[in-house]
Amino acid sequence: MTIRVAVTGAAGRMGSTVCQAVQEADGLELVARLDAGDTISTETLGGADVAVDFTVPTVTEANVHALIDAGVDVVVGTTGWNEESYGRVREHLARPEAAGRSVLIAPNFALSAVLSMRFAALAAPYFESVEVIELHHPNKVDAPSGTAVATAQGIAAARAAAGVAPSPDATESDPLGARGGVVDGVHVHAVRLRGLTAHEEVVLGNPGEQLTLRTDSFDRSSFMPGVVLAVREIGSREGLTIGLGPLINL
Ligand SMILES: NC(=O)C1=CN([C@@H]2O[C@H](COP(=O)(O)OP(=O)(O)OC[C@H]3O[C@@H](n4cnc5c(N)ncnc54)[C@H](OP(=O)(O)O)[C@@H]3O)[C@@H](O)[C@H]2O)C=CC1
Ligand SMILES: O=C(O)C1=N[C@H](C(=O)O)C[C@H](O)C1
Repeated sequence: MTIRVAVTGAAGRMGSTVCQAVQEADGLELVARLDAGDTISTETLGGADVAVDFTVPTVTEANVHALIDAGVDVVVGTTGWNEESYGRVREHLARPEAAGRSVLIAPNFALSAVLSMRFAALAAPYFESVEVIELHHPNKVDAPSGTAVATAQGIAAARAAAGVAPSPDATESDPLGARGGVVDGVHVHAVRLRGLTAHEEVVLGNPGEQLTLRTDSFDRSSFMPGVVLAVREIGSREGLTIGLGPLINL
């Protein structure tokens, strides 16, 4: 059976790459391309079964609610989500009129990044110190990256579960914020550099040793197998799924 796909943010860097990937994928048909200024409705979605959203953090939640109301399952790669906005989607999906609808929201669809997040959570309790450094193209509008936030949250949860102390840090003065942002007690640093696409390092330190986990998306094609998998699988899932991990047994 063919899965009909609409893309919101279709003119963007990711959206246009997703449109091409959908057109090239067996069993998927691209039926609608929506971008800024377009209304989301059953008519504009062109009979889609699934919508894929790669827009901007300020609009993605409103898009998801409108897409659920329009009767499609939704795969979201846009960043900017948090526990409160996840909760509002769960509440929407629990309403009778949304019965059967599913949403998957993933901060990163690249296999290397999904594995790196998992490896970081596994390693985090074994090291005294851990910090996250994300590096992206300078056109990115949000910092830190959604992937870095999710990585830090996973690290923090693993360390809390294992009863590990906070990373040692004697810093007393940091007027410029040089120690970066802090997500659940984990320091996160953001680099914006022409020539980069999407990269992340997790550095973990013990006396006399360091483990570095690095993931590099050199090209947006790296995200496409994960997006296509999510489009194929979303119809058989219920409610809200967060991350690609559950689809690949991670
Ligand atoms: N999960 C993952 O694996 C990945 C996630 N991302 C995330 O995806 C998002 C998009 O990134 P990227 O493609 O680089 O960004 P772009 O800015 O290139 O694309 C965003 C597109 O969305 C459009 N847009 C803005 N508002 C709306 C709206 N209300 N409805 C529909 N379209 C709208 C923009 O139009 P206009 O420019 O006219 O405003 C633009 O065409 C970001 O949050 C990024 O972090 C990126 C890569 C991988
Ligand atoms: O904006 C990007 O490019 C990316 N955004 C996502 C994020 O913020 O984590 C995923 C990937 O890092 C590329």
